Amino acid sequence: MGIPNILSIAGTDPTGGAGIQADLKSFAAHGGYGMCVVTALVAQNTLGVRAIHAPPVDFLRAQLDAVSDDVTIHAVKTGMLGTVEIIETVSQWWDAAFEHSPAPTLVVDPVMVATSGDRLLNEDAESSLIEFLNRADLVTPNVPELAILSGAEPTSSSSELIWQAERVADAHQIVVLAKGGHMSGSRVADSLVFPTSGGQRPETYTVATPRIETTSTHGTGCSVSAAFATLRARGLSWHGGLDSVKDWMQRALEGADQLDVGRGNGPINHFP
Ligand SMILES: Nc1ncnc2c1ncn2[C@@H]1O[C@H](COP(=O)(O)OP(=O)(O)OP(=O)(O)O)[C@@H](O)[C@H]1O
Ligand SMILES: Cc1ncc(CO)c(N)n1
Repeated sequence: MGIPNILSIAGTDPTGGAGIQADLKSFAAHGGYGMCVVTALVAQNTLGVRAIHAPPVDFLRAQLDAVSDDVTIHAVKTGMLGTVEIIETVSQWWDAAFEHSPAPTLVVDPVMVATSGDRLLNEDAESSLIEFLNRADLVTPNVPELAILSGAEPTSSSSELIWQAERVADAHQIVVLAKGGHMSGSRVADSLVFPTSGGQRPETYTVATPRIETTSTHGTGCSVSAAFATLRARGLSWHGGLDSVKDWMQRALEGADQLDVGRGNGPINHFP
């Protein structure tokens, strides 16, 4: 295969650091052809979210159909889904579009709260998002998101974090990337936790990198899940994917000081 077609279904960030804009840069940085369907227009910057405007769900469906009626999609990454109606629309599209053809790789970034603390998913949509996970290959929660998906409390213990990820992996038969950005310590560890199959669970794979002292962490989560979707579509293994993503993220965080974007949590440098 040549360059794979990767679709982001997510919200926008007009300052370019998170959401769809970050996804498109991350797809390009990892060798994918980026496409996007907008779930919500978000008036936000590096300081916070000001307003959210979601198109009618019929229009969301029209965007999704426009892509899948014409283009072979090799991987999908979902980000901000926002409401029950949006999640149901994406689910119905997915089931119809891939009823008679093999479904693409699906990476779900369970976006709930922005780095600034603003909510991006209605509380009443959490159970719909959990149901949506049954279609996914990979889910990429941070610490608070993993707690909600596993029905537990946010943890500061790495063994508890793995246990929560195991619960989610087994409940949906998917791979979980438990991200450690919100944990303390001099290193940041991300772990791939696999579902039990045939009574056995493949060994958890963890990559830890030195924690970088920076406030430029806006959109790191979006960018990691978009990177993973692209690398899987390009045929990398799970382990190879995590090695590659962590190495790139480290350089993207270090390279952020070449940028001068905003007065809050700035973006990473997608092309370090
Ligand atoms: N200070 C840091 N130094 C090195 N790597 C980091 C740092 N902070 C986050 N990361 C990496 O960035 C990625 C995102 O991790 P995190 O747990 O912060 O996700 P998130 O909360 O979803 O991100 P976002 O800030 O976009 O919401 C992970 O791969 C993590 O290892
Ligand atoms: C649209 C959007 N998606 C995700 C995040 C999380 O970083 C954000 N700030 N905005």
